[in-house]
Amino acid sequence: MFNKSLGQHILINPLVSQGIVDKAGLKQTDTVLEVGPGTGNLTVKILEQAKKVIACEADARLAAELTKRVQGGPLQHKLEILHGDVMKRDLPFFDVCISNTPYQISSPLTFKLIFHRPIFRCAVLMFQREFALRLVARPGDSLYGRLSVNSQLYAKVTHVMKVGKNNFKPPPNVESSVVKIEPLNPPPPVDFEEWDGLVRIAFSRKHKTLAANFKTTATLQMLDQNYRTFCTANEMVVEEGFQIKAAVLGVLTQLGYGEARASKMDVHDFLKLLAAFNDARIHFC
Ligand SMILES: C[S@@+](CC[C@H](N)C(=O)[O-])C[C@H]1O[C@@H](n2cnc3c(N)ncnc32)[C@H](O)[C@@H]1O
Repeated sequence: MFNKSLGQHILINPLVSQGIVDKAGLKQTDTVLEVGPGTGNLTVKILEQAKKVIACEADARLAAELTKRVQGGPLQHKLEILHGDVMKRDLPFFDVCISNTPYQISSPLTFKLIFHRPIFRCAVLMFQREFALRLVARPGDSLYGRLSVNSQLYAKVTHVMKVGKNNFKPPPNVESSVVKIEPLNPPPPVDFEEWDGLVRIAFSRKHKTLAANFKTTATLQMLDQNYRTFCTANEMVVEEGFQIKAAVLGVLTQLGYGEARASKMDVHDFLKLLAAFNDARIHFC
């Protein structure tokens, strides 16, 4: 009955559904985007507390089931169902996003939301536990990595509650957790591609020092590609990759990262690092 490839694990515990909705702090004026409403267990709870729910469901059969569930009732006029893959469409305007996320799109969905404009108030999302812990990991944690740095650059990310397998039908193979994502407003003025290029290098060999990661030939080529335009555009004309290397290593040394391990790097130090390339554009507190 349920399609595993679409991550169909229906939330059957109403207390968990209510907990998710409560954490979103909904107002009667809110438009809520729900990704993957399924049979609508979470949807009906959101409908009770919001002005409107726009629910995007990939499975036509479940979309029809949900339509039937609210048909003729008082909540019907508040629900709009978009049939299709959420990753293949532009998102509508919304104040809050709520989703018992299909786990196979956890990462692309998170970043689609984080980059969505205008900025929304918050997203309360169910994820596979390990993914959730990677999102909220802090410098020094074993799970701290590119996902943590990039998501925390753009949003406040909080672990809200653990949810065991038995709260779903059919139960998934892994434990789950609910995370709250509150985008920073305004977002940091960072060119994400350039930023992410740097983060990739920093975490390319997690147990080496950050400086060592920047020193390898392969990563220096990446660095050249990533930073030549950036520096040129900001009138720090760099003709040789060597100069870029010198600049990055110089800043790293100043920051004391010669000795530090990459996994201990704090996101604010990354901002300082980027700021050294472009004082005008990057402000940090
Ligand atoms: C984990 S179930 C959650 C169902 C329901 N919200 C609940 O909590 O019981 C994930 C839902 O997302 C839908 N889905 C999977 N991939 C999707 C996609 N790319 N776009 C939209 N919906 C998707 C599935 O069909 C399924 O209904």
